Amino acid sequence: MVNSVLPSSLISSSSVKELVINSTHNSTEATSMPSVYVARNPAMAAAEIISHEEIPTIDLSLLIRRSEKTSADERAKVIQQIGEACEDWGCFMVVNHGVSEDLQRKMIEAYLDFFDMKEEEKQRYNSKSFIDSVVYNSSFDQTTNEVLYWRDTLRTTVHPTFNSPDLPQNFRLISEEFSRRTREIVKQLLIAICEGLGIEENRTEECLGLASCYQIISGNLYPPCPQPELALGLPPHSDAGLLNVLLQNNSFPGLQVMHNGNWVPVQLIPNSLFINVSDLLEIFSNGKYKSLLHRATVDKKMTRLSVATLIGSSWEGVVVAPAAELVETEPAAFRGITYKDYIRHYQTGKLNKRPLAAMRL
Ligand SMILES: O=C(O)CCC(=O)C(=O)O
Ligand SMILES: [Fe+2]
Repeated sequence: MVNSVLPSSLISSSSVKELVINSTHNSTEATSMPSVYVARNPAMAAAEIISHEEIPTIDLSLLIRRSEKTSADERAKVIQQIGEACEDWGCFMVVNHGVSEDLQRKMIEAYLDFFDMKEEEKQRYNSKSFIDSVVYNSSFDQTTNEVLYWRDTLRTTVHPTFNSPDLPQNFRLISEEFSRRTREIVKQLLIAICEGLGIEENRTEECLGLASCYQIISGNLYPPCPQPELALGLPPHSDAGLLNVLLQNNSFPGLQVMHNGNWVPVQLIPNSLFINVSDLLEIFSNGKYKSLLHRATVDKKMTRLSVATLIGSSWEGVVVAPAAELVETEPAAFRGITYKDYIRHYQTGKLNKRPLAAMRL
């Protein structure tokens, strides 16, 4: 086997997947990648502490299947667990969440089928705009292009208006169902989180406009990478919305979260979903719950697929600000903003500078 560097002409490939396919067509296995994908300083990467702590796992059955049988004590216990996880970690895993194993599998397969389509077919959806309704692109922030990330992505806006690519054939049906189910989980979680903060259910709707929440789902493909120690699938970032739900294909623990200054790989638990606090929830909770800093790493041999469901407030119907209930006793830590304006700000800022910082008072 001859070692080779992926030729620089391939940097112009429109996707990481195409880059990898083209390099294997050269019948030599690439052992390094174009330098534009070098996202990590090897010395700094070597000095990082990877801490194998366990992220809290919460059984949602009592919250999701809320019935007369659920005692107030039982519900209060789950709400307390969620509040503690949001405060200590900014994230948690959930089990018994109501998205069937079958639907999880179908959603992952539908994305894999999409990424397997011919590049020309996928390129119909290529766009650099964050607010187009169906967007296929690569990396993360192609506008700055100083570093590219080892990820291809298909992002669709699914609520309040549902959008989908036309192909693969069953993508529309599956993603519609998946979006509806995950939206329901997030609504229940947000109601529970607010209850824990002393904010009543009707006020949650009034402040966040959840009935018309803006929801995006994003399939992320991380193909095998010749130099995983130097590349990143996604750089450290926090998400813009309220809560993010992540489903993953469990090939390897590629998602890492920042906790007490260390990177913690998110453990793989069959049938679980990963939930993280995002920027608007940090604003709404007046900084009590911290928007999670996270990143995606890649592997030399394995492909990873994740499906991120990003749920924000209503697009422009509400101004998200620290809840009035919380600023009775403490000063407001953030100014208010609509999701639409926050996304504009988030998109134009540099990814690695946390966009939320500019909202602080
Ligand atoms: O793929 C992952 O694990 C992370 C995805 C993510 O952070 C995102 O889509 O914002
Ligand atoms: Fe993210």
